[in-house]
Amino acid sequence: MAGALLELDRVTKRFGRVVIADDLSLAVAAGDTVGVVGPNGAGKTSLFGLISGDLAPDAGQVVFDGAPVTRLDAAARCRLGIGRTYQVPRPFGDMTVFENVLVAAQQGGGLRRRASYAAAAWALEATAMTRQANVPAGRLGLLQRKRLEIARAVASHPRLLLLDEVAGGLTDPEVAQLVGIVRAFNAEGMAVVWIEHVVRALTAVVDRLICLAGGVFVGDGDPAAVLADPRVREVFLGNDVTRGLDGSPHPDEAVGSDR
Ligand SMILES: Nc1ncnc2c1ncn2[C@@H]1O[C@H](COP(=O)(O)OP(=O)(O)OP(=O)(O)O)[C@@H](O)[C@H]1O
Repeated sequence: MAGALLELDRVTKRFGRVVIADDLSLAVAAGDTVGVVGPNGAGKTSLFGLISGDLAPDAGQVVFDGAPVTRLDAAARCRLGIGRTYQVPRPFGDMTVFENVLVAAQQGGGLRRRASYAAAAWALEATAMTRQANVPAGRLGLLQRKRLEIARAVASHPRLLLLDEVAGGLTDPEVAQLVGIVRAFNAEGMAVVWIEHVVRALTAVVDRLICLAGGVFVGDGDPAAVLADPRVREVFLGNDVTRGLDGSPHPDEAVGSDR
């Protein structure tokens, strides 16, 4: 796709005999909002690894802003403008919230002292975490840990924000706040690709939904159409995610509910 911000060009990745990306091609334009769903173990997080540079593909190319980044590591891709959250946040527990975000701005974003302080302050404000700035990260509850994870991902002012299951375990009002935060980043021009089992959170934000299963995309397009697609519903059969597709809570939403 001409002018795409992110392109995967025939990317393949195997773990032993498991093919988690099978000749996948994908284009995301600047400012796009894309949701990613799929059964457990479908390879969604691995897809993020291939985009962020945490995983190297066995074949194919990853192109960001028109330049191949396939051989660049995660730190280099972060500096180019790819920010991501991790499904299991691992903040530095003894460091304060502000220090955690500052490290992300400096190490991830490559920002120098003054710019990094401004970026960290902005990221905390944007994620409604300013009041927790001086709290040790290890003392945060689930909602605040998720927000800190997002603050760390945006501290480098990415052009592409990859969110990996940031809504799981949150209450409805907390999900609504999170949706507002993600929309605001998109309104500032960040493209958002969001893996989420909490489908009602996704559909409140994304214009496009992709379903990944068996290493291939079985659905890609208008969210309502993808969710209604018999092929998409088929891949969820026997996996309670169908409940999530209907808008009711998915069992995985309980994951991490250690608030
Ligand atoms: N580094 C790795 N080495 C070997 N196998 C891996 C590795 N990372 C992931 N896998 C396997 O690849 C498959 C896809 O995992 P992945 O975490 O990408 O799926 P997912 O769709 O994000 O799952 P979930 O919805 O449960 O988070 C799984 O079978 C997983 O066990």
